[in-house]
Amino acid sequence: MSLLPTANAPEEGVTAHNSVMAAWLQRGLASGELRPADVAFAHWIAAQAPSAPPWVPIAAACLSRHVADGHVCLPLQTAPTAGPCRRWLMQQLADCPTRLDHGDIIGNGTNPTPLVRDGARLYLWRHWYSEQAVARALAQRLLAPGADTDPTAAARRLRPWLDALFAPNADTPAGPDWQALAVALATRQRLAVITGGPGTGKTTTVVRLLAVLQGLRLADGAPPWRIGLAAPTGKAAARLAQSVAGALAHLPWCALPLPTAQHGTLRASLPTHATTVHRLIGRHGAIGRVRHDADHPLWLDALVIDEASMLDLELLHETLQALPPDARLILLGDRDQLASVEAGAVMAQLCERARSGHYPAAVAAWLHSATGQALPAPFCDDDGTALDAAVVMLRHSRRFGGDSGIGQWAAAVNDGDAQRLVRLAETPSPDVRLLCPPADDSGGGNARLDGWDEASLWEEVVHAWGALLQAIHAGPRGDGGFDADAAERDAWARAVLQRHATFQVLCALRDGPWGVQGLNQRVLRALQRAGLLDARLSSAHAWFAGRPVLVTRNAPALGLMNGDLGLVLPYAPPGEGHSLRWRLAFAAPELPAGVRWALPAQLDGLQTAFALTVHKAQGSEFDHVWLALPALADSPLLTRELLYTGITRARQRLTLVAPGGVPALLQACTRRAERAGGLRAALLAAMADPAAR
Ligand SMILES: Nc1ncnc2c1ncn2[C@@H]1O[C@H](COP(=O)(O)OP(=O)(O)OP(=O)(O)O)[C@@H](O)[C@H]1O
Repeated sequence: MSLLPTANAPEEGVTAHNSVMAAWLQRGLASGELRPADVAFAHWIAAQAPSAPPWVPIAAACLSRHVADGHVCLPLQTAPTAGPCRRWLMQQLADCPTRLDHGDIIGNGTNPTPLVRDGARLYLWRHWYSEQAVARALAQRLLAPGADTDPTAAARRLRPWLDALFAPNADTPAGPDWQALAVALATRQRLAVITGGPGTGKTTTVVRLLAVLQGLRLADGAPPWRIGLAAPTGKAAARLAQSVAGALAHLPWCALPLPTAQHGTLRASLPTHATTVHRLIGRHGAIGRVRHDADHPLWLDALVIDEASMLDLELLHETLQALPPDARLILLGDRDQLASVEAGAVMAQLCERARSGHYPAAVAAWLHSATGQALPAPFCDDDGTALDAAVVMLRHSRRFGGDSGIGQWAAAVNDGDAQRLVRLAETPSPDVRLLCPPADDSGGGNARLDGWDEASLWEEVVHAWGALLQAIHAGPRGDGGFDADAAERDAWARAVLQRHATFQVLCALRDGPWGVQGLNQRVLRALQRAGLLDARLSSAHAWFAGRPVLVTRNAPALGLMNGDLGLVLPYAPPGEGHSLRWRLAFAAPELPAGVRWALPAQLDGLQTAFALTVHKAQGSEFDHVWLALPALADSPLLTRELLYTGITRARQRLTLVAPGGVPALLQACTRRAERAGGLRAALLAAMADPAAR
């Protein structure tokens, strides 16, 4: 079927427009710049406004493509890397973007139209609407009266809490204690954004912040706040609950300026349970109503969202609608990580100026009185905004010391510092191993390619899986049988799941020899060659003891979420002799047994997970990460953010597999995954609007 529209419009001009449009859409399709869905959208737009000039539907097609890549809008400026279709569009609009404004199709947001032009940005209506609504809701939180009503009194009350919680010790880094500054700043208004790399103390800081907020309420004789903890994925929520429990255990309770008799009340007022943002607001599935909205708000006074870099614009919009306007919102995350799967880059936009602070002098002076710390001049800026004063970047990683190879690799990738990366690649490090197989090694077997020994590539993978598979094959009683009682089976499953969670193969792509598909198959072969798996298994997708599986669809009835990792384990039903069945086991620290069991037939869309994409692993960490980059150095998916996110999934050891060598790595570091969006601009505009006050 031809994608070209039939030129049956009555006027000649319209026919000419149609053929120009069709030619450019065809060109966009042929060059791969556009997808069939983008072209179909352009035709739909053209059908709504038959007399519109061709750049209107072409702009719609380019926007549709942009949104599919995670952007919130299409910037109407020339982009050096744009394809021919977009370049032509930009030429048409160069002098005058208003040439796009066309009646009921492209409006300015006053009335609903399919597309909205806002200055030099073109939006789908729903994204423009969400962005504006998020900006207004955040602006109201930033401008609501807070500590600035009586800053001196607020600072005086805070000081003993901060002195107790952040008493200097041998571990305290030189320079400003950003954690203490973050707590102080977050008490000032109803929005706080705390960003920082792995192990910089985001969870520790937020737990201390909540302790201060609740402690001050207790001291006032006010009822404690209802506080919610959430994260964009189930995995991240489980990790948040775990980290919060750890941070609570380390609170210096005895030093707090609160009578000992009130410690129990304070402790009980601090949240320990975390959920997903979807579950919190009552969204099940992508379409349909949510349980909580402005008319049915959440019963919360404060909400903490961890891993906020994975939060997309529309989910944040729904969350802000469900959150009462006077409730606090505290966002935690690493602004340098990959953004959400859906459109938006909320954390990156809010934290754009985080590194250099930009705290106005009055805020710096207040911080001095509240924390006793003088902010160094480079972080002060009299033109700083209320948004700047709500954002803090934590800078000292307690997970990666100065000599940590993982920490150094992560920092060099994040800075895009090619020279430092080359130095690191040449310098052996106890916790980072760099393997550079030939770029054209597609995994033929035991081959030696250009002196490269395939077996050495899989050494660590085989070692990690060897220990795990042995524990699985030994069975619950260690005798190779699987007819144990429930308690023995649970204990065995817990132990093997714990071991499984320590090592993970990650990759950038789904397809290709270095993607999930290829690596799943290659790990299977490596384990078969090592005699650890049955040589007759032809596919990693077959059922076998120890098959790692990834849940790809939520199964709320089973308590399983998209992204959960489990293992296939053998099970001998009582009284059925030696006949074995398969059961799926998932770690569930929240259950007394610590494990959640499911039948294979209960779960749709399971995938084998010897390898996972970095996207899927975001929000999880592993002791040892084996991270494979694609051979195709110019794969546009391989970006600095992806590499940084992959590297920082490793807690103790990192194996970096760079087919083709260091140049591929360097190329990835120069490519940014920046997303177009106007949230920051919309927020600054909303703050300047007196109606927001
Ligand atoms: N001020 C502090 N004093 C002592 N130990 C700290 C401090 N802040 C953080 N830590 C320790 O550093 C480790 C990492 O802290 P935390 O889990 O809060 O960081 P995070 O940024 O939330 O980490 P992640 O990247 O895993 O999300 C923890 O073991 C924590 O106890």
